[in-house]
Amino acid sequence: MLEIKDLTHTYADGHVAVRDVNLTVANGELVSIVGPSGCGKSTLLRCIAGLIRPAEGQVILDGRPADGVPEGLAVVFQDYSRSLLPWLSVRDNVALPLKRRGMSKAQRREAATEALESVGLAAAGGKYPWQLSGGMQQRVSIARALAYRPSLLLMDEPFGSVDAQTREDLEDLTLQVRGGNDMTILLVTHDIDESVYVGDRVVVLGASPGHVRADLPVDLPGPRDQISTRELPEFVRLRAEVGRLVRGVTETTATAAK
Ligand SMILES: Nc1ncnc2c1ncn2[C@@H]1O[C@H](COP(=O)(O)OP(=O)(O)OP(=O)(O)O)[C@@H](O)[C@H]1O
Repeated sequence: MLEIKDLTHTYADGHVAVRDVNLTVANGELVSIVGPSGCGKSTLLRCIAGLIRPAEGQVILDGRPADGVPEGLAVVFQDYSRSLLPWLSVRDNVALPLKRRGMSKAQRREAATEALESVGLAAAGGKYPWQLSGGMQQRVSIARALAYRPSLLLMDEPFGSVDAQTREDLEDLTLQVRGGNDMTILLVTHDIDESVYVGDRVVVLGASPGHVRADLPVDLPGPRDQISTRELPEFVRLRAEVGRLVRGVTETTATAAK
């Protein structure tokens, strides 16, 4: 279980990016995080990833306070162009973090090949990242995270720079891989529909400073489907509710504005 307790982070210039964030995520849960630009989504992820030490509060993983980068963590960022090493082949990029797992060269190669297959890039292992399209590079980043078999996967706008079709494919891929592995996923997105489509819960952050504004369960049947799930009345209701919350409009003010 991931527990975030009373987390506050103030940057060196005195800017309070997030204040008193409390959040509990069960093992195997996929939680979408949405909120207006600058509300502290990335700051929160970076605190959980151990990349920045929060000014106050704690990140607790399976009952133990996290100190530094947690064991079993993988991260996928939006900027795939900077996340892959251009001088390594695609397969070697995917295999690289597995050295930390103490796997032999043959095991690393096999795991990388398998992960590339799962993202539909079995044939691209011998190529270099710069020989692939943006969407393909992002799939390589996801394959690298999956090969690592993380217990916690943090995704920061992972599909932000790919075309709409690839984005849907990657959303489905995320749902598919998390189904087969007991992986806890936190996914930051600007896309409200996406947050509802992939999430077991949607956490809406409010701004100035960042705080948890709402935590909504997503009660949609699985397996989810890009066409039929998005037509369900519950999907339509939730996306409207999340949309209002992100824009800072409450039910009461929305009604009053009519
Ligand atoms: N290194 C830094 N020093 C000072 N302030 C920072 C730093 N990094 C981020 N901030 C500020 O902290 C706030 C939260 O930033 P953060 O990147 O976490 O927000 P976000 O919700 O992820 O934004 P976006 O949706 O635009 O990516 C913003 O006001 C930002 O300007």
